[in-house]
Amino acid sequence: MIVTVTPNPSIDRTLEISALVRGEVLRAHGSHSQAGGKGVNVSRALRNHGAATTAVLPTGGADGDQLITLLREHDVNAVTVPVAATTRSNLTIAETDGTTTKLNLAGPSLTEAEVDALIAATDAALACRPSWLVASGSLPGGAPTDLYVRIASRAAALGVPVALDTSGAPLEVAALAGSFALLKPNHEELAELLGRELPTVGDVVGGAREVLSWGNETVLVTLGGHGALLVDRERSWWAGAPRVTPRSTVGAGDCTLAGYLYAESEPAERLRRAVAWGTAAVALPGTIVPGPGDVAAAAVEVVPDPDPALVVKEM
Ligand SMILES: Nc1ncnc2c1ncn2[C@@H]1O[C@H](COP(=O)(O)OP(=O)(O)OP(=O)(O)O)[C@@H](O)[C@H]1O
Ligand SMILES: O=P(O)(O)OC[C@@]1(O)O[C@H](CO)[C@@H](O)[C@@H]1O
Repeated sequence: MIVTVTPNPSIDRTLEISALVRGEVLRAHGSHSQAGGKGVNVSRALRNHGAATTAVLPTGGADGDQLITLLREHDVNAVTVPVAATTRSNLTIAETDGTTTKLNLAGPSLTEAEVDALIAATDAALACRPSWLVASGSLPGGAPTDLYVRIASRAAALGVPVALDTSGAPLEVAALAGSFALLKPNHEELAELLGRELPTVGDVVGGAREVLSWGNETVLVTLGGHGALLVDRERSWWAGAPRVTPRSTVGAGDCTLAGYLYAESEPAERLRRAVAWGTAAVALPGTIVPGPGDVAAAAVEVVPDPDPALVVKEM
């Protein structure tokens, strides 16, 4: 069982258009709505692969009700915490050439009591001692910047490892607290956290080791179309898949994380599965997550201890 907590979920609304032209009236040739938010996507990908998972999230207003309906349609077991303000909708513009433009709202502000109720719901889900707790996404207004640190310390008391995927100040506060079994920044998020560019494999591995030196155990850095790097204290691995034409990159990082956590395996095999799930996600429209029929793990190349001189954007 894997529990996910998404403090700022969304309905992900996707419009498919030929090409984005500012200032014009454009006709969409497709539209989709899915339950979104990073932890929600992790639960959806796990569920699609038959894994037991529970998603914990706040929902409010009519859009919150629609999010609950969508989760039911996705067959995801969810614990929803009612809040007064309305759940956000995030918009994706997906162009035919694979370019994805995302417009994310800040989302509703939670009251102190609602934040406490979210923590209590997460505690209740942790009582079944899941194999992982996934804490993911931005924080809503009203939530303290160290919310993920507080949740992680409660998980630690029960011996549950925590995987974290967030950005900006919540990532900085959590990474420095050093209590995470896994951090999943993308390339830009890791660079922002460290305050420097990370153009080469050596730079990324060195940066990830700095994050490990703060007390965290493993870092999985996703590199967009350039694969992913897995770094622990002793070793590193790079993995990449043959090129695909992206339809929507939204949620690819979440599917990568889900693939990594899905089953206990050697690090290289976990990374292979992670990249296979992430690559499968980009070939699907909107925030549609892959199932077993979409994933080609055998096509993924895994390189142990990759050459530090390699330039990430050339991989
Ligand atoms: N353009 C692409 N072509 C092929 N694979 C891609 C592409 N973009 C992403 N991927 C795959 O998806 C994984 C995750 O991508 P990325 O680094 O963009 O994550 P992310 O920024 O966390 O995504 P999100 O926040 O939308 O979930 C990559 O490691 C890679 O395997
Ligand atoms: O605004 P946040 O919380 O950083 O990200 C939210 C979001 O962009 O992340 C998911 C993709 O990873 C989407 O389902 C969702 O819309």
